[in-house]
Amino acid sequence: MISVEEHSARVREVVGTRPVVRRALGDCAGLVLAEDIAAGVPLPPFDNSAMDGYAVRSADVAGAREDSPVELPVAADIPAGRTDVPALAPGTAHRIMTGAPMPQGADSVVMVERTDGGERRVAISAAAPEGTHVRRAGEDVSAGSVVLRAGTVLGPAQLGLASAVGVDRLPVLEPPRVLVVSTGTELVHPPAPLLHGQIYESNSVMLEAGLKALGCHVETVRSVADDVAEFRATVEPKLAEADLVVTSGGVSAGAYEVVKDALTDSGITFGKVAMQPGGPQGCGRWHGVPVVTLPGNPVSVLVSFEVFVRPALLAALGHVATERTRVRARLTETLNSPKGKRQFRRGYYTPGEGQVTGIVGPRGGPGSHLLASFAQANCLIVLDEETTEAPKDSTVDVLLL
Ligand SMILES: Nc1nc2c(c(=O)[nH]1)N[C@H]1C(S)=C(S)[C@@H](COP(=O)(O)OP(=O)(O)OC[C@H]3O[C@@H](n4cnc5c(N)ncnc54)[C@H](O)[C@@H]3O)O[C@H]1N2
Ligand code: MOO
Repeated sequence: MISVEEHSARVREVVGTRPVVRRALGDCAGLVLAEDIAAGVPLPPFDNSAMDGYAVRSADVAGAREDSPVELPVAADIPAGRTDVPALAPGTAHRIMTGAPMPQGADSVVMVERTDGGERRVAISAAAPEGTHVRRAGEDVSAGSVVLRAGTVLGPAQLGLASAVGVDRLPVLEPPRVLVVSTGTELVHPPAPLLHGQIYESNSVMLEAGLKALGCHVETVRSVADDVAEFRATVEPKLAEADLVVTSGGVSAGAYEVVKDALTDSGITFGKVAMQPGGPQGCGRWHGVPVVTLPGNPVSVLVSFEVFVRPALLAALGHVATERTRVRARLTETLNSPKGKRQFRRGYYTPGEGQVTGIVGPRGGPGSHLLASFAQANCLIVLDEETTEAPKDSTVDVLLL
């Protein structure tokens, strides 16, 4: 039996790291930036108005008051997007909109609410000291400065900034194409009717959802019968199009262990990991393609995905944070765990207020077929290899899902 850490390290090694590709911004959400990005233009690119109103010389409106407005001729109109902005002559105003370039000679903006809104002449009823409502070129970003560092996870703000400084493609770690293969002669897909002895397939649906949430491209073989020749004939032709294969089922100790039987002499190592659920595991390379074989019980498959596949893929994709957030919480009831195995129990975590630790209670028993209770859980409770009983009110480790 190998430890959770040993198998994690093997899976990470097999999954490896992803190459760098340049991608359009629209395809970069959630990916990790591979190189520093410098601004091609300053932000803002030019001095511009922060308000709809009138661009003026501050000296011309210094004496403007509510009860004694200053009246100026309106010499030009500057909507946002105007590129041929005329200079402002002393003693005049230009009507200007938010985001429009400041005319040469103007040094402040009076918002329209402090005026009568005139189009030919405008009565201004408030002073606007130099710089009022003017957004300066470069005050956000200076040209040439690094705006995004390699290693940044690209979310909406980061992608918006890249576009704002004139970038249309970014170097990112490329998401892998993952082939998901569920095995089991008993598997049927809704809405087909079930015969006694058959079950509806769920593992590929879970794996596909988990993988897509990481940005992976997923192709799914929703079920292959427990037949080695059929497994090989179905999966082998698809290997050329896959950067990773994740299988479910067929890896334990029975007579029809299709994945184990098909891949044992093909570069995949099978063994038991000291954890519950998720004991039977395997990984390796098949025709050079990384393969991770997960056990078939639905809870085992999802816990194994959380513990091994997800962190390995996050690392491959350049993420520094590969683990779920780990917190400590007080147990609401006593839990038992097998000696020598790390147990992952589905739980529901409720955060504490202020300095008070949160509380956590199990959802369902430890059985790896109890999927309904997983669907009610928001965390995994981790009981280490030494723990056989975690008493009510003791503090335990919790991974927030
Ligand atoms: N003699 C032993 N038997 C078993 C052992 C063992 O050590 N010795 N380990 C048990 C543990 S622990 C697990 S976990 C399972 C793993 O078995 P397999 O990976 O070979 O999985 P299967 O036998 O194919 O399936 C197990 C279970 O899960 C259901 N299943 C499988 N695939 C799906 C799917 N895609 N969607 C929904 N449900 C699925 C399947 O019908 C079985 O009920 O082995 C134990 N046995
Ligand atoms: O390891 Mo199995 O995954 O306990 O049910």
